[in-house]
Amino acid sequence: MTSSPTIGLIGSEGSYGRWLRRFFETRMGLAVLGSDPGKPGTVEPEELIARCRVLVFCAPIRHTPAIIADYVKRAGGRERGALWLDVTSIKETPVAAMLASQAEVVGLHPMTAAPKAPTLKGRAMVVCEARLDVWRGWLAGFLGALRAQCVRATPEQHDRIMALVQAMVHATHLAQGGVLGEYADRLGGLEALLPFRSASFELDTAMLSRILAMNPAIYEDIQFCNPYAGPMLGALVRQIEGLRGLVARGDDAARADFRRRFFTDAHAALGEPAIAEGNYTFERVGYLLADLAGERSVSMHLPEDQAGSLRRLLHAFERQGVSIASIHSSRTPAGEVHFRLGFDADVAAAAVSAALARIETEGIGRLLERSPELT
Ligand SMILES: NC(=O)C1=CN([C@@H]2O[C@H](COP(=O)(O)OP(=O)(O)OC[C@H]3O[C@@H](n4cnc5c(N)ncnc54)[C@H](O)[C@@H]3O)[C@@H](O)[C@H]2O)C=CC1
Ligand SMILES: O=C(O)C(=O)Cc1ccc(O)cc1
Repeated sequence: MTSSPTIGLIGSEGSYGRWLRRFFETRMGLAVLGSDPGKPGTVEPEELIARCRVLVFCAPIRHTPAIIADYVKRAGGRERGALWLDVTSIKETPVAAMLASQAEVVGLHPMTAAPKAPTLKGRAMVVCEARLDVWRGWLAGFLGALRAQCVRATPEQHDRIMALVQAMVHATHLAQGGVLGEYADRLGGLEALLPFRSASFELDTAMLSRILAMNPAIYEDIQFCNPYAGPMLGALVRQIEGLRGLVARGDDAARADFRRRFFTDAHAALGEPAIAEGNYTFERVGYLLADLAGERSVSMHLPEDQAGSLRRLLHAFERQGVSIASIHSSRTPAGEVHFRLGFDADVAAAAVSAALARIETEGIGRLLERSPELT
C-alpha cells in the first residue's frame, strides 16, 4: 500500500472516466493512467496492471463483469496488495467479479451522472466495502475528498434498492414519454403542453427530458442487468392495472378503494415524516420553478472564493434603488457557477442596466445573460 498510488482507470475516455481522471489529478495530486480500447493516449490492460496499485472500473455496465474477469485472469495474483474499485450502477455482479481477484475490493455507486462540479458534494454515493484492510485509511481520504454523502450497503441490498430508486423511476418516466408520444399527434409535443404545466408536470417532463438526453446504454442496462428490476416492473404494472380497474368501475365503492389503497395505505406504509419532508421539498422546488419562469432576470458570474462579492453585487442594485425579487445560485450548462437575480415588473430596465454597468466596471461580477425585457 502506498499513500500516493498511480490510479488506473478502465473506461478512462467515457464520461465518468474523464471526470475521475480530473478528480484524481487535480484534487488528489495523483498520477492517472487510462485504458479504453481503441482510444488514443490510453494504455493496454497489461500496463495498467503492472503500474497501478489502484484500479477503478468505469466501463459500460453490461460488459463490466467480463472486463473485470479478464483483469483477474491477466493479473494472475499480481493484484495482491492492490485496491480495486468500480463505479458501476449495478453492484452484485461487478463486486463478485472483483472478489475473484486477490485485491482489496470496494464497490462504489455515485448517485449522479458525472457532474460539472469538481467533487460529488451534496450527492449521495453508495459504498459496498467488500474486502478492505490496509487500504482503509487511503479509502477514507479518497471518500473525504469526493465529499459525497456516503451510504453503506451490501451489493445485494444496493441492487434491490436501485430497482426502486433508479429502475422504477426511469421506467415510469419512460412510460410517460411513450404515452406523451402516443398523444403528440392530437395534443402536440412537450412544447405545446408546457404552457399548461403544473409544477408536477414540469418536474416529470424535466426528468423525462433528462433521461432522454443521456446515454441510453446506462438506462437500458439499469433495467436489463438488475435482477430485481423485472419483479419491480411486474409490481408497477399491477399498480397501474389496479388503478385502471378502479376507474373503469367508476362507482363510489371504487372511489373508496382508490382512497384507501393509494392514500391511506400508502401513508401507513411510507411514513408520515418522510411524506411531510417530501411535500416540503416539492413546495420549495415549486417556488424555485416559479422564480425561474420569471421573465425579468439577469445571470451573473462572481469571482469564486472571494468573501463579500455577493454583498457588493447586491449593494450595486441597492444604490440604483432596484429591489431584487429572487436570487438563486446555479450552474450554467457549461458548468460555471452563477447567480440568477429576478426582478418584478415595476423595476426600471435603465436602473438595472446602470447597476450592471457598475458591477462590470468595478470587477464585482460578469454578466452572463440578461432577459430581453431588461435590455
Ligand atoms: N453516466 C452516469 O450517469 C453514471 C454512470 N455510472 C457508471 O459509470 C460507468 C461508466 O459510465 P459512463 O462513463 O457514463 O459510460 P461511457 O459509455 O461514457 O463510458 C464507458 C467507457 O468505457 C469504455 N470501454 C468499453 N469497453 C471497455 C473495455 N473492455 N476496457 C476499457 N474500457 C472500455 C468505452 O469505450 C467508454 O469510453 C458505468 O458502469 C455506469 O454504470 C455511475 C453513475 C452515474
Ligand atoms: O437517472 C438518474 O437517476 C440520475 O440521476 C443519473 C444517474 C444515472 C445512472 C446512475 O447510476 C446514477 C445516476
